[in-house]
Amino acid sequence: MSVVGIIMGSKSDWPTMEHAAIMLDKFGIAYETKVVSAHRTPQLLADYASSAAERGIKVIIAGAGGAAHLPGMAAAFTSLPVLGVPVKSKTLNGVDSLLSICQMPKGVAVGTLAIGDAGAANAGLLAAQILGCHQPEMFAKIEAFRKEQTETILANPNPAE
Ligand SMILES: Nc1c(C(=O)O)ncn1[C@@H]1O[C@H](COP(=O)(O)O)[C@@H](O)[C@H]1O
Repeated sequence: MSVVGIIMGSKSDWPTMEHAAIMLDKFGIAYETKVVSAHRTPQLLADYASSAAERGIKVIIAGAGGAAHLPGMAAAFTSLPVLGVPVKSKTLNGVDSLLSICQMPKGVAVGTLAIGDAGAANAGLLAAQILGCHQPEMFAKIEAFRKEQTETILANPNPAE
């Protein structure tokens, strides 16, 4: 059963949002992926976000570009944690997406990640960390991932090599 929902405003966001899925795969976390748009499919978004908790979803990762209202609107329809990924837009390099996602009004929260692939990967990581708060096995996997990352860097700290 999926515990993370990865949604995005358009199929064109997948090359970015795929990085969230890749990170969840690393931790063996079951997720679902879906194109849902606050602008283009508003009723689908309302239905998706308002039913997510009862379907067993624990965290929603929402990526969108430009006028990126998807994460905020998803958060408006559910009390689950929503992680917002600003997709890099062609015209404004994702600064528009970033500002659209992070400037939420007090009382409705979206955890905003960085623009683009790294932000999507970190959304997957943060989702794993949220789940890990209540799952000792997941917590241990995250600790092992971080340890390995540190050791890889320390094993070859010379940038010219
Ligand atoms: N920002 C949103 C929303 C939304 O926020 O609901 N729906 C689609 N979009 C964004 O429009 C961009 C261009 O979409 P197309 O490539 O389909 O034209 C995408 O980055 C998408 O996330």
